[in-house]
Amino acid sequence: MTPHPPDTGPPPPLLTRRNALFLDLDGTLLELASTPDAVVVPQDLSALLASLASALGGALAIVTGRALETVDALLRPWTVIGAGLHGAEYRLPGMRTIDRLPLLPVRNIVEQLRSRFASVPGVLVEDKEHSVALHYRLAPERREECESAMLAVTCQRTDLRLMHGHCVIEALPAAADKGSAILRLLQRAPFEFRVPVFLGDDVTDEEAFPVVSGCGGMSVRVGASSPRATHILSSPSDVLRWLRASLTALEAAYGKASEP
Ligand SMILES: O=P(O)(O)OC[C@H]1O[C@H](O[C@H]2O[C@H](CO)[C@@H](O)[C@H](O)[C@H]2O)[C@H](O)[C@@H](O)[C@@H]1O
Repeated sequence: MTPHPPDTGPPPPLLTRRNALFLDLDGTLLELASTPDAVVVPQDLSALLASLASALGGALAIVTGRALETVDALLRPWTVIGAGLHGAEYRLPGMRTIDRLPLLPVRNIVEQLRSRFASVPGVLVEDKEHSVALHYRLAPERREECESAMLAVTCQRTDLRLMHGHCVIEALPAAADKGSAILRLLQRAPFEFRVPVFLGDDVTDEEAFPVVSGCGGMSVRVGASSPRATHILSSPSDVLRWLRASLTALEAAYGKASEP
């Protein structure tokens, strides 16, 4: 599929049973909020994802920068399948446990950043145990300061890489990226042999778009347009509308599925 120039990408067609669906969380399924803990989860989201997963024969995964345990808590009672920490951890289909890339110590970085920004209102250090995010959404004027501080505390760490996101700079395992995470999931049932569809809104998602397009799939940028994406949806509300419409179409075509 040919990527479209900015602002001209079409909305994606509705899902079919040939698709494997990969969804980013923040900014894609959830509206961005002032802090990571302040997100509001739509009331029907957990049930919608569970029904869609069933309709797709289980081929639905969340691919997120959050830790999977955090996503479980947000999307309860649905138990998430997919990749967390930008691909540093996985819960594979049929498993309850979470597999992680070799553990990288980030406590020292967390402590240095907390001490550096202790008296700076609006800057927040998110400790994700295997990665660290430094948020400045509530103090956008601190962006450069945050970037320099993160660079200073990670410059010796070749096992980590820095990633800029929405009002955040993150240090994450160098080996983790969402494109590889999607490829890994695509090698396993029930994802294998399906056409991938990935929805995301951020820099880390941009990395995965060419991977998905390269597999003949659809890459859907949420919010701002992207020359790397094949399709566009304008907001998380639009995403939810599209997911609900896809579920209705799947159930009309194939009947209501039982749990995968
Ligand atoms: O890959 P994602 O699911 O999009 O996760 C990316 C990061 O999302 C979270 O931060 C972002 O959302 C917050 C809540 O809306 C917002 O306050 C923040 O400014 C955004 O950057 C999360 O806290 C990070 O750990 C994720 O990596």
